[in-house]
Amino acid sequence: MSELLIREDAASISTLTLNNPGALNALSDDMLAALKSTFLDLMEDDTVKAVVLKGAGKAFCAGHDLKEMQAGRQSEDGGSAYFGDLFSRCGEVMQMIPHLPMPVIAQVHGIATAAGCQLVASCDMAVAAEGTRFGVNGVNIGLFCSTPMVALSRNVPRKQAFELLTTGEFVDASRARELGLVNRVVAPDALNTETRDLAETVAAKLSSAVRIGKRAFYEQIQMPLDAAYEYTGQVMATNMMDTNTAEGIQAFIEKRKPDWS
Ligand SMILES: C/C=C/C(=O)SCCNC(=O)CCNC(=O)[C@H](O)C(C)(C)COP(=O)(O)OP(=O)(O)OC[C@H]1O[C@@H](n2cnc3c(N)ncnc32)[C@H](O)[C@@H]1OP(=O)(O)O
Repeated sequence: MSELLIREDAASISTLTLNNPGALNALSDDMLAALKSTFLDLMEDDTVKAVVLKGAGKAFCAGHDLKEMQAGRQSEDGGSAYFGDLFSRCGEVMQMIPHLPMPVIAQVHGIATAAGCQLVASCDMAVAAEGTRFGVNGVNIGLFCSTPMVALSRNVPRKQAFELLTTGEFVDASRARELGLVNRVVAPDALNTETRDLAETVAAKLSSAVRIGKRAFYEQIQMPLDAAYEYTGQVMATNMMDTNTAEGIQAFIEKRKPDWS
């Protein structure tokens, strides 16, 4: 595993730390590759019940690595092929998050901008420290961040997403919560424990049910209303056939804790 991304597993929770603090955890080629490789591992991992994604140092993530991008112009075509490939790889990594079988929680502090803000929007939930600044400031240097608009326009009301993308201005954590970009805002010294609490709460649920539910959540969003009801009805019927779900319901009726295998 690359040291650019540190994975630490404990008690069914996997914590991933973006680890290039000198560049505010900018998403370099190697950082994207490390994320992809770790996500591929998690796709097949039955033991992990929740993932926490955070940044080392003073920021969550300041977007794509601008220095590496600029160096990418050195090829014969001026970087055209490299840039096409880079943004495609970035989109691929972001899309893997909703496809991971377990919930992914962004633990955000300092700065989350551009592709860093996209990363937050791509996660299933987010907890932010007071004082965190969120934005998509690429437009300030002439780069309209188009790929982040995919997750942003699906998480934040349309006009507010458009404002973030076109003004390049930062919003604070409480505004990010109002916009729906984060779930909870906590004091900086409580960030670790509050995020951990949320991860543990999710990890304590019946894992097979949460996995079915996460998949259904993202599938149904893309469907027309009638198809979504039909599909989620089938998903619930499948969920009901799980012996652990049968045990959970029986435990409720008998006023005891479920004994899940
Ligand atoms: C589709 C998506 C596209 C993209 O994501 S394109 C990338 C868009 N991202 C940006 O435009 C953000 C660029 N960074 C900034 O604007 C500022 O940073 C911040 C506002 C985020 C923070 O400012 P401050 O707290 O003053 O920190 P600092 O001194 O600017 O940065 C500390 C070190 O981190 C490096 N760094 C920051 N962001 C990036 C980046 N995105 N790519 C590469 N390096 C970055 C700096 O250069 C510097 O480094 P050194 O200490 O050696 O001078």
